[in-house]
Amino acid sequence: MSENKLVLHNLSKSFSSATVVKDLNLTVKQGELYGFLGPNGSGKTTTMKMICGLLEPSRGSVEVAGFDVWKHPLEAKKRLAYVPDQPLLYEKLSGEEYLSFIASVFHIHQDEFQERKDKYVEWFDLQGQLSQWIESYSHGMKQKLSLVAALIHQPDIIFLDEPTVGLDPKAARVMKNLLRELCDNDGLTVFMSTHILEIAEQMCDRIGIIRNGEWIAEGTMEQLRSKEGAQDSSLEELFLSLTSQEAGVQSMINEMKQGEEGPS
Ligand SMILES: Nc1ncnc2c1ncn2[C@@H]1O[C@H](COP(=O)(O)OP(=O)(O)OP(=O)(O)O)[C@@H](O)[C@H]1O
Repeated sequence: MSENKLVLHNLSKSFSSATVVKDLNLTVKQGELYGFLGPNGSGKTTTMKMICGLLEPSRGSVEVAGFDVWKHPLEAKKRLAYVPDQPLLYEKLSGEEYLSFIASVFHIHQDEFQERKDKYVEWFDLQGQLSQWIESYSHGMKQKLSLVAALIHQPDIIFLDEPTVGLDPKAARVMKNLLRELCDNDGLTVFMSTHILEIAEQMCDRIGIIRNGEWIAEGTMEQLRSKEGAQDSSLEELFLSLTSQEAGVQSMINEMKQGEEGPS
């Protein structure tokens, strides 16, 4: 079994108008929780779609759990799960039917399916709603069902695009705790994009920041801080400083810091 759960080699994507992902290289190991950050339009969703086999790269390659996603798509896709920012579900199925459908696609034994379903459905408080059609679900309920469905086949690596959007504070806390526990205890690998930098700072082992489709920073919080020469900075401050092209944002951050420290 490969210890590297995600390897990107010069991954690139061009649309007719522009190259939006440029030569991304990265290795993520088993059990890591990786935060993938960047300003709006920086190429995060495009990258995730290429990784999950939904958008063909213009150049470069992706390996998931040791399998090239574009040369061995079935082997790679058996080992990954993708939860997009907008849940894509079959609205005319009930939650129960949808989960059974996912279990049948991945040939999961009935006993295992039942055990995992009961566990995750309880975590996310969905017990009372599983018999209802998905079209009647709120956005947050759909997001929770997508997460349960993603975990049902016990993937090696799970890709989450903005996973906390639409979740209430309790569900967001459950998701954070569950992912951390699955990484630490079960060796799950998580690759997650988020704009909520507090969550990334609390949860992630490593963080990568892209701008205009290129890495501008990559590493642990300690490594990012030392690269920027800012030992006390929060991820939000580092992110603003690294991604800002406008002169003045750094001085704004400095002003904010001075304001927090109070008048001398
Ligand atoms: N199918 C497409 N055709 C042309 N350009 C596209 C296409 N899909 C994405 N893009 C462009 O690629 C760039 C990156 O978009 P992407 O959705 O990957 O960014 P993002 O980092 O996920 O943004 P956000 O944080 O706003 O979700 C944008 O400039 C976008 O307009």
